[in-house]
Amino acid sequence: MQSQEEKFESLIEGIVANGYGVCDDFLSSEEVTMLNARFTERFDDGNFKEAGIGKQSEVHQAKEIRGDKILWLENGTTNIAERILLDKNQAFINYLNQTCYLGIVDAEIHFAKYDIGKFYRRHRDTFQAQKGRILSVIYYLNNHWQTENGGNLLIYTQENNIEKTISIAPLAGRLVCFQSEKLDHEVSETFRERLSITGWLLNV
Ligand SMILES: O=C(O)CCC(=O)C(=O)O
Ligand SMILES: [Fe+2]
Repeated sequence: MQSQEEKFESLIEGIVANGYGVCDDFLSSEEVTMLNARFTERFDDGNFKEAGIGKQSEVHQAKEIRGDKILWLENGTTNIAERILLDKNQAFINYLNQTCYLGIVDAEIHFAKYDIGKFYRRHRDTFQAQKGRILSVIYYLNNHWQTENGGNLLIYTQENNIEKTISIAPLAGRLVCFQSEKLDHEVSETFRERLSITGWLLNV
């Protein structure tokens, strides 16, 4: 089994070489179970909101672009499951700052739920007023995900000026990290409920 430091290193290697990194089992199955339970609890509280794409007036229009429902996490949460996630994310930030001098000073992180038939069309994470987003991080929580469930993250990269599409399944425990400013990506239509926690590491 890889140590946490080895996991950080493999993510960084990917980011440096290709703009994105993927790490399986970044969260243990126990951590995934706790986070799934917490996710359900918070969803059932009824505070998730349909995600927007910027200005409030565009929520209607946003539905054609993205269909997820989200809830932002609070930095100071004392909930055990949320703390595990935030503390692991902070450990990654500390490692990135120490080894790559990224100057990350904050993070914004939300739960995201895509119901059947939902998607997030091709976009970049630094549109509009999303200032300071250096890296996007996505923690997936979906046990037993099958190819036919769809819902892959598609990342578009350039190789010798030719566009290449990387397809990544939202498997439980997997962390994907990519340069927010550089890479177009999308969530393809999901045919099963799809749960994740998405964050942005900020330098402002
Ligand atoms: O859930 C994913 O795989 C990607 C989500 C995404 O691109 C976003 O929330 O900006
Ligand atoms: Fe995105």
